[in-house]
Amino acid sequence: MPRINHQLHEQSLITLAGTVGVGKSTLTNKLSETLGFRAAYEKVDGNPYLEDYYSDFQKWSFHLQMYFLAERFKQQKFMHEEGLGYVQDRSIYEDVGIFAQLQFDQGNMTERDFNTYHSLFEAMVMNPYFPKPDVLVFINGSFESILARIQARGRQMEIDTPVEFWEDLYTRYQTWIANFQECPVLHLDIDHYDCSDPVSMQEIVTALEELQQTAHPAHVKL
Ligand SMILES: Nc1ncnc2c1ncn2[C@@H]1O[C@H](COP(=O)(O)OP(=O)(O)O)[C@@H](O)[C@H]1O
Ligand SMILES: Nc1ncnc2c1ncn2[C@H]1C[C@H](O)[C@@H](COP(=O)(O)O)O1
Repeated sequence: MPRINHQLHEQSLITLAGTVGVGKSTLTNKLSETLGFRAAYEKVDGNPYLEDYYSDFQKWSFHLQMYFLAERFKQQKFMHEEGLGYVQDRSIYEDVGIFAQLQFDQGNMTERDFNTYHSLFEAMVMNPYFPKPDVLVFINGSFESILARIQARGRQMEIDTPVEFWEDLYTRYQTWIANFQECPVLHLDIDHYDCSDPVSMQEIVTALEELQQTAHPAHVKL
């Protein structure tokens, strides 16, 4: 993917959000190349809890959430210390607002554990010292298309997970993003961009430039 000249400041943090399988890692890769920024991925291989979690949500939800929160916070700290432009694959806000909340609501995390997790998140993230993304890019699409991508990617633990779980996750994302106010949001639909097409990438970059200039947390659809 050719580099595109852009007006984003050189220490920008562009964070990608969206449900499992929607295309965050793929766009993280293309967008970071396009902008000449570094990519910060969410590591799935080597996660010590993920397979256990998918086989027993009740037993492992709290452990997995603590692990993701620690990893995400360390990644955020590293990016801040590096002081470079980054495209980040998933935001820390999704950990608490989507995944931990889902497991608590489904009865897989006790109230005691959820409160402990939540108070740690509040102390670490919801303060003026925690850098917010310049723009959060929310990737969305039809539930059927996203489910097909999960199947095609072929992580067995995800394929074996009941479809009702993915439906619940998908529905939560729609409500969560509608209420998200931490930073400006660019909404992308998977049927309306093509990350191998330089014209499509230019449209995304232009929208990011405009959103970075907005003084309030606007939501813009491309
Ligand atoms: N724009 C796209 N068009 C077609 N397939 C895509 C596109 N983006 C991602 N995919 C495919 O969808 C699957 C999930 O993509 P991935 O980037 O891993 O999603 P996420 O990081 O959101 O879980 C992968 O198999 C990937 O190759
Ligand atoms: N906070 C999380 N809780 C539970 N599961 C999570 C969390 N963050 C990511 N995950 C899972 C979901 C997927 O199975 C993998 C990676 O997500 P992806 O959207 O494919 O990048 O980890």
